[in-house]
Amino acid sequence: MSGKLATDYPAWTKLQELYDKDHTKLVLKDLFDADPERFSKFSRAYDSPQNDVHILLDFSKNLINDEVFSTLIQLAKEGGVETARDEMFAGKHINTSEDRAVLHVALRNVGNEFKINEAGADEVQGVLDHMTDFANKVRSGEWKGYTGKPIDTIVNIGIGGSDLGPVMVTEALKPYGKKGLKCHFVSNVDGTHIAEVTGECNPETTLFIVASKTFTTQETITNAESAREWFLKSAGDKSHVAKHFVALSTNTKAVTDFGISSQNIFEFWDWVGGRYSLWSAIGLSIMLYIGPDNFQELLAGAHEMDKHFLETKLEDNLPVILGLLGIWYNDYYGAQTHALLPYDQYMHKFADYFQQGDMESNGKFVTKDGRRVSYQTGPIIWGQSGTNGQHAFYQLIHQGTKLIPADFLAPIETQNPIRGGLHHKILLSNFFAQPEALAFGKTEEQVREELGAQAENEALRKSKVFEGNRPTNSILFQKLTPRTLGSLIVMYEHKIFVQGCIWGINSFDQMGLGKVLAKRILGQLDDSSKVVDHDSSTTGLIKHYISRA
Ligand SMILES: O=P(O)(O)OC[C@H]1O[C@@](O)(CO)[C@@H](O)[C@@H]1O
Repeated sequence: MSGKLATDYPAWTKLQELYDKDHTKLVLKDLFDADPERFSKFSRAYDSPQNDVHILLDFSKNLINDEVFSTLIQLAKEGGVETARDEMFAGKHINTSEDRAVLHVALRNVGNEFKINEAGADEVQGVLDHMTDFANKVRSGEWKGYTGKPIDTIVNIGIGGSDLGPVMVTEALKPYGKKGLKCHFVSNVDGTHIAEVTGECNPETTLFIVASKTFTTQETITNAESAREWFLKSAGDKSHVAKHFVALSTNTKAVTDFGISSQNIFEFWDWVGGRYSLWSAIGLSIMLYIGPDNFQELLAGAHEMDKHFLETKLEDNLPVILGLLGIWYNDYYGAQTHALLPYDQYMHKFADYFQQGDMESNGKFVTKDGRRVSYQTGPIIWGQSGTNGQHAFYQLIHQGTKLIPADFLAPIETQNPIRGGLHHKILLSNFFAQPEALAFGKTEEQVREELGAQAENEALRKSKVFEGNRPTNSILFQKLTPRTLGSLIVMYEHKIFVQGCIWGINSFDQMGLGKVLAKRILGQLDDSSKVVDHDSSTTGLIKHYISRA
């Protein structure tokens, strides 16, 4: 329901009553002891229509009982999740502040299954064809640089959604990457980033992809200008730019003004949010790396999860279940963050990607109709691949004073079954053990038995207790293929949608303030007399810099 406060829903109030009444009784050890069927009751198997993506979501290690779960489902109903979902898929302008549709689902609308009535939606296939034709030319060596050599290096210049998706996917799908084709990503305006990358490139064989929805982002334009300057130092003639620079944008005029020829522009539309754009022309670096066929697989997996979200009843709907459980901890248990812990090294950028995906979507404090919320909205998303996180921050997750709901993800099949699968078995043993330890902990009695005589040392004994009852979701998928990755990403995209809908906020705009102030300060950094209209701290810092620069 556009802009309603979550507190308007009876289920929201009911959940508070359940929390107040029952949360001390929601003890996982007792809940599992009381119900041998708990695992089957609170897990869902997702098998794609083509039967080639298999995801098991085990949410039984959550602090819920039947009544909490059914009330959460009721909250989704009262929060209008199904109506809002149908409106998104139908192209309604649900991004109300910008009066835009939100149609990343149209980018992967395989077989044009969804009838989408929005300008540009019928051009998606044309752009994909253009990308495919270009990718085939580059990958085959037909596309030549200014000295007649094929391209062996691509450099994607972009930031935020014009960087994080391509980075995450090319890392996750490295086994499908073209051998010999190097992929670099430049995002930070810190000159170190472009300098370090171009230092590894040969201007004769490097293709620069300038990725920017608006083509006005200061970091990206600055980096693109520097890349062009670096390139022309070797190439000399500006006519060679056309062989080594392409652009991904909605802003064709700004791109041609920059000097990239119109046939080297891969367009997308304003109804594609930056943080939802990897499926669009922004995914060109992905397609160049893994090839058009695998990119199509990525889209297909995404589409199948779209269908699951659109067609599956709420209590069996993976994005809905994940979204509701997140609200339970975020708004009732006071959890401030949510950890994404993929036990797959190829997914080491997965949490980074959803920092923008989730936090830029739901880091809002007013509803769509401008009312300040009285409850928590978007969580802080963080995480690291397992088992590395275990040696960095799991101590806090296990024995700290904060509640950290966490999603554990792992492939059943590894892409690297070295030593007869020994590494994978060790990895998975940790994937299974950590949620078990978080859920059930270790009692003082168990510690006493372990310590023997040392148990007399009360401080030592107490420090070895693990209270447990820390909630996790376990997500097992068959193998990290393009199609499976597409499905996993979309599962989380729609989780974010579900939460934003219930909180009544606009998950699809982003206002930004700091960068506006930065542009004003940039003009003041050379002369202390220009440093005006700031607080004493900002003034003092800038003047200190100027005095020592
Ligand atoms: O793609 P572009 O227009 O250069 O924007 C880059 C990023 O900047 C933002 O912070 C918006 O300003 C993100 O939403 C966006 O993904």
